[in-house]
Amino acid sequence: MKLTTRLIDIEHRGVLLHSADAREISVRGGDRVEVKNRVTGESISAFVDTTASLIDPGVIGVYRPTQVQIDVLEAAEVEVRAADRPTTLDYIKKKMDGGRLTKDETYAIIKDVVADVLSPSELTAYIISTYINPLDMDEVEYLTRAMVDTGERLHFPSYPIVDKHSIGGVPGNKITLLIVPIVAAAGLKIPKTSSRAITGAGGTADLMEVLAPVEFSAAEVQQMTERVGAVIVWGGATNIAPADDRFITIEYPFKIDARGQMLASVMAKKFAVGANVVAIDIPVGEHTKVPTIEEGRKLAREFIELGERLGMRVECALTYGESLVGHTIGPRLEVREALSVLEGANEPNSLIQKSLSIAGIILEMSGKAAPGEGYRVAGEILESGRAYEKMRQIIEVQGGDPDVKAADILPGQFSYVVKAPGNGYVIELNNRALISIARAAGAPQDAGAGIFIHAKKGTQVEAGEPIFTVYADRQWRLQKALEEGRRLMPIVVEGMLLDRLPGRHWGGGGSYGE
Ligand SMILES: O=P(O)(O)OC[C@H]1O[C@H](OP(=O)(O)O)[C@H](O)[C@@H]1O
Ligand SMILES: O=c1cc[nH]c(=O)[nH]1
Repeated sequence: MKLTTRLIDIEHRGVLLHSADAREISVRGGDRVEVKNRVTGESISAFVDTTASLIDPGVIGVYRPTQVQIDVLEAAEVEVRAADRPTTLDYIKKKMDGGRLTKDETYAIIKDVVADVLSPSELTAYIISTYINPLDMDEVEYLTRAMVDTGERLHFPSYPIVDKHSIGGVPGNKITLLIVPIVAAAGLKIPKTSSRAITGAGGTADLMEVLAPVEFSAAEVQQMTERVGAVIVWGGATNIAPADDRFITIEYPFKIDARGQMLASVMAKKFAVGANVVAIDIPVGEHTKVPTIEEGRKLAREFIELGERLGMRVECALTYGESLVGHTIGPRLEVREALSVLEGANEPNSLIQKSLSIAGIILEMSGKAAPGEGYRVAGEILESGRAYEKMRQIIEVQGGDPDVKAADILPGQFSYVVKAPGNGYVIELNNRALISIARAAGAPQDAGAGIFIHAKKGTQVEAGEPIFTVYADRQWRLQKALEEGRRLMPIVVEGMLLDRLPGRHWGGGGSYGE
């Protein structure tokens, strides 16, 4: 059917058809059509929306990404017909049914993901199929290579190129903001790409964005790394392993991180930047992605094996994940804490120890420190101020203000202090619940939103002492966070009253919102 274009400024790879035209070519909303530019002869497939009133019969609304792809102008003539269903849907169905994907099938899926051929529900089906029917090691390798080969790669003239990655899952894990400048200050190159939050309330890219822009092309990442030795950027903007961010967008609302997907996501980013020395942080703890040491060891072996298959030296660190790292959760609060350590603060201990341990592993692996000396050398670099100076260079090269101080970075203006309901020890500090509260407060999109924990697990508190403060950039978000807190009860103080269920005529009282 011939239709006349009307350009519509909507960021979605689709077209808008009048319902009568849609009936005529036998498609419904959500189906695909093939749209052919009659001048260039080029065809693309696009998703269909239908309307009975917004456009007239004979007209096709063309959304912006589709306009760019097919290169049409306003009032041009295009040929439209029902499109074939992508064969990759059969491969996804195979995985949903517990089958094993071949290399060709995996590549076909990832090419469709990157070309935006799959709808969000089809993409979700793929992610969930791998969540329920885990990928084996061959499938993970195919996926990793496909993610790398469908994007750009960095090629540095000399080695080593080092990198680190955390599988996440523990709140407050701001260690990259310390490790990257320490390692770069030792003279190593570390082109660090990170994701935004996946299961948490602030991924490293969300944090770094408080200090400087994080969206760069692959070529810019390479140039900046060559200039100052390091960057901390958002992988989703780089076209390095571009499928990764599409997957993370699907995983984020479910707070899931499918194991095979996670292995491929992490290692594809390392492989694509040309890293040959890699340290992986695997936080282990009850409310994290890896609940037991045994599972942590198994995952570590998988990372190491995948590294061997790709020609990278990988070492994994199983780290303490029972409790948050440092005292803060949420972009601005976390950056303030990390920057204060770079400026010379000698606490929080958990943040400093974890960062120095992993930086030390990288220094030892790359020959910058003798075996067993990495932690000490990393500590010297931090204490000497060289890591802080390097962080200033990284912030500057990415276009931020290198003179920013920790004290300048303020949390959200709305806050609420949750106090101990009685005397005792903090015996429970639930990571997942804290993340849910921080997200309800607006993190990571609202950079000032988050939580400051005053009393971590094991701390002795007296009735009325602050346990944590919730911050938000908007009042209604603070209320939402407090409601979430009342529902989830993230902290238990030994001996405290967990709940009161009042009879019809009595109001109840808790420790939130009093
Ligand atoms: O949201 P959750 O699942 O905790 O983890 C995601 C975070 O963990 C990794 O950190 P890094 O890049 O090693 O600093 C990711 O890149 C991301 O920032
Ligand atoms: O980058 C990351 C980190 C954890 N999990 C992922 O899937 N990707």
